[in-house]
Amino acid sequence: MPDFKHYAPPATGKPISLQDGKLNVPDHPIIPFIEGDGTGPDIWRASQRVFDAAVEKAYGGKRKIAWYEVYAGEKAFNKYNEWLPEDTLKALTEYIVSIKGPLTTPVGGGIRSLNVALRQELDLYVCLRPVRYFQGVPSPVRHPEQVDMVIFRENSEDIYAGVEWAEGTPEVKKVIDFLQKEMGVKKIRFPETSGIGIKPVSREGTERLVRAAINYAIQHNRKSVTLVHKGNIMKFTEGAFKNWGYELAEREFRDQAFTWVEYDRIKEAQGTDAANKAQADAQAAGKIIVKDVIADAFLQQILTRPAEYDVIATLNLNGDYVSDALAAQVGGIGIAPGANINYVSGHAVFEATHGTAPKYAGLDKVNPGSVILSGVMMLEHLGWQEAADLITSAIEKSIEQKVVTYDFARLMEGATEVKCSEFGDQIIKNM
Ligand SMILES: NC(=O)C1=CN([C@@H]2O[C@H](COP(=O)(O)OP(=O)(O)OC[C@H]3O[C@@H](n4cnc5c(N)ncnc54)[C@H](OP(=O)(O)O)[C@@H]3O)[C@@H](O)[C@H]2O)C=CC1
Ligand SMILES: O=C(O)CCC(=O)C(=O)O
Ligand SMILES: [Mg+2]
Repeated sequence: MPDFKHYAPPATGKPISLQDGKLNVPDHPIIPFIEGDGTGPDIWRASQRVFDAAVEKAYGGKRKIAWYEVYAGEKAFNKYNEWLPEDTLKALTEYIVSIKGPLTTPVGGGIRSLNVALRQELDLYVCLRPVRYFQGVPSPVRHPEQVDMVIFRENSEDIYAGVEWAEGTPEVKKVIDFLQKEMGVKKIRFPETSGIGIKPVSREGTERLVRAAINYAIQHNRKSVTLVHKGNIMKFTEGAFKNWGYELAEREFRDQAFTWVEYDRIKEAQGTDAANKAQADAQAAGKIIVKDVIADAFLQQILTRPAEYDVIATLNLNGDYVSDALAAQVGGIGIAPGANINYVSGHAVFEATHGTAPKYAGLDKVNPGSVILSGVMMLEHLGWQEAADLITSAIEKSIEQKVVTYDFARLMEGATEVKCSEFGDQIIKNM
């Protein structure tokens, strides 16, 4: 066990370990959690009670999570004068699986994102965000039930990595001088008053993300993986992402996938009918269709033809936008779960798609559904499927009963609006 300076793990639990690439989960696993800022504490209180009740009900006391509170964000700063204490990083590393609430990131200055920092520190290269519809949830579209997508958002690169220099600093002047004088760049429109951001996208980063997405599609009997990119404009980053993705699919998944590159090759050689037949045969044989779409077109097609999309593999910033857009389409960010995963080291930090929603902080008001469903993903990851299923069906039932938090209540006819904690109670009652 590492040497913890401020906060030690509970004596009652045992660590999760990784053996031959598989998680070894004891009956009383130590699971670190970060409560989060803003609405985080309200949401966490409701969520933890739901997780404990489901595990108790599913396993009758044989299994129990040994929760280990670790600190980040405002609570860490107030207690230890650090935004992301070393103990927290050690705990998330040592205990492999953890869960967190949202953390504040100031806009345009101050600390960089702690959420991104955690992903970078643990090299959690996949941000996995499944988006499905729960019957009865108010939605702004006519057929929300057609949305059943799983987003694989690259989590370690892109403009999101935070390689940038502020306008007016000596650093940005140095970068602009280098670009203009040594690289012959003439296209910076206002060089004296520009900030500069860098967008790194690598073959390695792309391949591990796309590999994870295709493996997921195979394991979960999905039909397609779509590479979403803006490669027509950003040719060597987003365009390369598309090319590398296709190359990987053809090289590593020859027998399990059929790509649109292959489709084009057949079309060129034998015509459209032959290409269509090859694709239909591949589909009938259960192969995953690997295709691509430009990001702006994707954003309109998820509204008009969502049934055409299944597993999505995309870059970091696109994935951020797409996650919120799809969440809204199935009724909002209040039930949008997620996980940050490194499939090689086994490390996983589960977290909601939404942020701290600061205007609701401390009001016991917001929907805890996103963190609760992130916990469902975590229980599934541990292999505790029975507990996960109890929670999912209890959420379905609560929504069916129209006992919901403000976000759904304001759009649902005949709903009973309950507080964040009461929604947790309702889920527990419905288990
Ligand atoms: N992973 C993380 O920790 C993330 C952190 N953030 C951070 O969170 C802070 C606030 O970001 P902001 O842009 O306001 O985005 P938020 O996602 O926090 O909130 C935007 C809106 O989404 C709705 N919403 C959010 N959470 C819930 C919930 N649990 N239940 C119901 N509705 C919800 C509310 O809508 P309405 O107003 O309609 O009621 C809210 O005003 C920023 O510092 C940002 O950087 C943002 C995203 C992820
Ligand atoms: O880190 C943040 O503050 C924002 C992150 C975010 O929006 C996301 O990961 O979806
Ligand atoms: Mg986001």
